[in-house]
Amino acid sequence: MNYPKNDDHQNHTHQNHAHQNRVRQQLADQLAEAVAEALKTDLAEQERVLLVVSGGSTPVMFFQALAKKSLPWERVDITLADERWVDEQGSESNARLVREQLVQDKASPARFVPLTSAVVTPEQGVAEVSGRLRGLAWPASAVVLGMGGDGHTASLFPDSRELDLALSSDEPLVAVRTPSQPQPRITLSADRLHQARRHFLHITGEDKRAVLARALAGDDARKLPIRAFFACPLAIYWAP
Ligand SMILES: O=C1O[C@H](COP(=O)(O)O)[C@@H](O)[C@H](O)[C@H]1O
Repeated sequence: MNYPKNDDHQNHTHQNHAHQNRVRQQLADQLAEAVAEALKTDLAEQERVLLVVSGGSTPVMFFQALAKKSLPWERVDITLADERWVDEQGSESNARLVREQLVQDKASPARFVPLTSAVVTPEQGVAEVSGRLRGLAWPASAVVLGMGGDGHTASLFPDSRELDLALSSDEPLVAVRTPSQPQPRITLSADRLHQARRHFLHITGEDKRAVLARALAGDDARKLPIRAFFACPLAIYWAP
């Protein structure tokens, strides 16, 4: 007697997933369009341009959509807002995600500059990676930020020992240790991220909408670091 109900439930869940995927794909397409336009605008004025992207799970559809855009990708540099200090081949590596999902298709000729190095700790690696970043076309044409459930963005975590430093430093990079995170990390400083010409926030799901609403209702960036970017201004791309 329960079978039809279960079937109904399964169908409903399946439809919800399909709907969620569709709206997230639309969101990714719209964001890819906006970022491609930003890059095109700046490429008309300068020889090379820089795009800063985030890692994590959210950007996959966006990366795939952006990689299909026709642009002079050989004049585009890409780097990350932040990175886990892990092997670049590992599944947790943001660099691996960018190489596998973004520097593909039409975007294959882009130059990707990772934030990791072979040294053991991010503290040891900051100088080397900063040197690598010096050759890029700052300020970035666009920064695409993500946000975690704790309000962190890039690797600006509320519980990080180095949060004050990362929010106030005028150096490009900060090494970060965060009790809530298994690996040490390296992040672009808030100052370096602020300097970009355009800022986008890409988030999905009801949980993140609630975190964003909470963040918008206050102003202490130490509690919810995404707040440090609301005045950029920040174009918010959200889907359920
Ligand atoms: O740890 C990170 O998390 C945020 C959000 O990731 P998501 O998986 O919730 O999309 C990301 O923006 C950041 O670059 C990444 O290192």
